[in-house]
Amino acid sequence: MISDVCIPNRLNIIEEDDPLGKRTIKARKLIFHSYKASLELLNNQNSLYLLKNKLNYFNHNVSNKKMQAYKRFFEQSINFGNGYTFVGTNKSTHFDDLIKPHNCLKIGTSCGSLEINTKECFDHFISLFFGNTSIKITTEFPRMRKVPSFPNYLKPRITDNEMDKTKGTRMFSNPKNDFMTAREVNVQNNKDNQMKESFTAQKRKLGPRRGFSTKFVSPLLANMENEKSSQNSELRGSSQNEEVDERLKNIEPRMVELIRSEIMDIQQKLTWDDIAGLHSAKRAVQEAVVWPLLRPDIFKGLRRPPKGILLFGPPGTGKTLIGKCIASQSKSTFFSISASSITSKWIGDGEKMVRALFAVARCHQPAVIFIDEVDSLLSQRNETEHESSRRIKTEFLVQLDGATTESEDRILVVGATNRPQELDEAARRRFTKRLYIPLPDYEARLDLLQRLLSKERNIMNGNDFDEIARKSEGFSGADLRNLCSEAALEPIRSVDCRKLDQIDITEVRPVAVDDFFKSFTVVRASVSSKDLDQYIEWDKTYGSGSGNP
Ligand SMILES: Nc1ncnc2c1ncn2[C@@H]1O[C@H](COP(=O)(O)OP(=O)(O)OP(=O)(O)O)[C@@H](O)[C@H]1O
Repeated sequence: MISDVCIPNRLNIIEEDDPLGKRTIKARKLIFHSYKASLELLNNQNSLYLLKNKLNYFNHNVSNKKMQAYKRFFEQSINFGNGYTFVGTNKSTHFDDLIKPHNCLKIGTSCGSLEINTKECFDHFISLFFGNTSIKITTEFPRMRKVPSFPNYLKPRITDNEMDKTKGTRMFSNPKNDFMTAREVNVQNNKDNQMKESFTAQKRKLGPRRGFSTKFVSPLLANMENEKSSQNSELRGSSQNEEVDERLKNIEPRMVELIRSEIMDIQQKLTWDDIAGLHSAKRAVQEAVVWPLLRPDIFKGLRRPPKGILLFGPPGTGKTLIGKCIASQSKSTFFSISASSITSKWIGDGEKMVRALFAVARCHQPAVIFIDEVDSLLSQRNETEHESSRRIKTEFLVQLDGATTESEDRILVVGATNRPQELDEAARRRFTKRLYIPLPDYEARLDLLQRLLSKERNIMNGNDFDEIARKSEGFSGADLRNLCSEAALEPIRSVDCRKLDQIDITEVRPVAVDDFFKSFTVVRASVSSKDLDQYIEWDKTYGSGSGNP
């Protein structure tokens, strides 16, 4: 299994020729380990798939410059002096080519692979490949097995027929490998079935999920020890569903993995009551998102929920908070997507990512795709913009429209923006519910202030709260939060800073209304009345009438 022969997680940068120096050894180690892993895994397509993914990540994470340096190692021909040679792949330098130890030929051919059919030959390869170095390489002879059927990515570069014509030996020409007795076949089948069963028994629907603040960690860059322990669970959980799912057949595994990493798991449970005010917006979202996802049997036909919802309004008013609440409450798979996770520097990749996003979402229905700052992804198309960004938008609109989705697909796209006027008109139409998330009114401000202060020792009474709530008119939720943070710092500021390291927390005085008066002098409303007018105007023209906070 991969855990025994896993490929190295890190390779030092190779910037200059370094024959059999540290860097050469490391590059060769990568070649060796992935080659050996692939030999061991030839009978296990699931593991091969994982190995390929890992190598893909590796490809992805290695810059062009480094790639050029690695290329030198792939291009080297290594003559083993025993009739066999490693012929470098001079066309492709993709690491995943390393998992193609097929079409093994003798000297003079250019299959880019090795023929290692005996332990002696394998040991010889190790000694020549690594020279007389002190690097320790485990050289157990890998159990080479015949692949029952090649998945697409493992298709031989030369077909058997072509091979016969060109005098070469065929892959697994060793009759021992070609022929299996009925008993051996039976044993093999049983093993495969057992493996399949163990996968299904421990299959997780979504694989490892991430939290809001957790960064995606490439499996290749993760540390070796961690990886070893997580190998098995990763194997079982990560790619099983997608591999067999028809809907992902034409999607690159790398993209599927990238999209899967955007699936979000809210560790901190949020309820609708945690959002102050915004009653009509919350009701509209619940009606359009949560209830239909919970009871699809009721919400069909005319009651069918919208495919797209737009949350627009000034910054810091709780749009993202509503997104988090949907994730927490709707019991659906929640994808939190930003423009940067979709767009790619590689032309053509962006639209593929969009396609992958919807394909993966379809596999994990019911699903909610939340796109923060959606205007940056779906801004108005114009003549001057780059072709690739136009294509991303077009693909998004097509997917949003449902031209390629089934009518019963339960995928909802929720976009949040504070620049609704910049949205492409075709995108605007597709967000059938456009909900205005306004600044909090007096009640909401009071509620929010009391909540925020409830976590802090304070000596404020109802009148104090009332006064601050009135004084903070025009503040957004985020501004109020800043105001409270600033006020909560005042008691600390009144402490002699020389004693700060010794002082007990109980000696810090509680927050008082005067602290708020001070903080009003440094924290101001972040939204101007001119901006507000624009939102109100846009809401009147295009909004779905949720403007009452
Ligand atoms: N209605 C609200 N109830 C509770 N907290 C709120 C509310 N509005 C804003 N906040 C606070 O303000 C912070 C910022 O809110 P949020 O990120 O949801 O704003 P946003 O509208 O998405 O802003 P932006 O448009 O800049 O992304 C939240 O973490 C929360 O603490």
